[in-house]
Amino acid sequence: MRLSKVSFRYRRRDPFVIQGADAELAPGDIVELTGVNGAGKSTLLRLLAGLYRPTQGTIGGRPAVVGFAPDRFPTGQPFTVAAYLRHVSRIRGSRTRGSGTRGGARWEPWAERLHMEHLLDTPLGELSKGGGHKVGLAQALMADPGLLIMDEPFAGLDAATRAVLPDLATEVAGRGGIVVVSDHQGGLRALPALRHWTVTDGRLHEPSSPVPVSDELVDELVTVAVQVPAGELPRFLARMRGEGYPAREIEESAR
Ligand SMILES: Nc1ncnc2c1ncn2[C@@H]1O[C@H](COP(=O)(O)OP(=O)(O)OP(=O)(O)O)[C@@H](O)[C@H]1O
Repeated sequence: MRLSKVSFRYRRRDPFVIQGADAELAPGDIVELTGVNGAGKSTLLRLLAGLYRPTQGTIGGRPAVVGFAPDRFPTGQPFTVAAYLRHVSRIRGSRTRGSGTRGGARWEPWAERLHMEHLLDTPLGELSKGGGHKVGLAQALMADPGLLIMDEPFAGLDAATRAVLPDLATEVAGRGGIVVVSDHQGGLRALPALRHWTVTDGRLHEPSSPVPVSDELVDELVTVAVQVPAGELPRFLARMRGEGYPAREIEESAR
């Protein structure tokens, strides 16, 4: 897949958000995309996915099946998680060559690997940020994508699911797919052949060594104490953990 002099702006007369991006992606590549807030990462990912068309330049050789996990999963649809995934699996399955399944791609294994079984009966509109991310990841992965794009997938995810993402990326790449992930937390840094892209002032660069995960970009951690009625505690803790916060009850003697 090749980007040739790709520039993009949202409206005529707006400044260009992406300017003259040149890059090549080969089967098996895993790319980490960094850049400060507003640098253009989400815009570049949407261009790669084919959701936006370049204002100038071209993107060629995009794999036929694209999985896109957005930074905010659109939760306005009137489905439960399970009903939504069933619906997507029917659409995906009919498009996926050799999926080996009649009537749809398999979504259940992804629900299990992404630790989302407890969410299956939840309406999309009631999901936490982390829950929405999981649905976004499941629908992106279930089609066996040749190009997998994930926009800040680690944000808001619980630790167990965060730990699975490098394996998922490696599996897609191992089947000859291309994986591009915007991530300012360095969640894929343990992968040996990880490529690093960074966007600065709309320009795409590929530094030879990764941009350090800077203190400026990673939120400082603070500890807060919250009082809730005892009967609500399990639900409260589950909700906080679902959003990726390491929440726990403080013992009486420590209060
Ligand atoms: N739909 C849109 N219409 C007009 N301008 C937009 C739109 N989406 C993004 N922009 C602008 O494009 C620029 C790049 O935004 P983008 O979301 O791609 O950056 P980002 O690097 O992903 O930021 P963040 O890390 O905050 O998500 C910003 O100035 C943003 O305000």
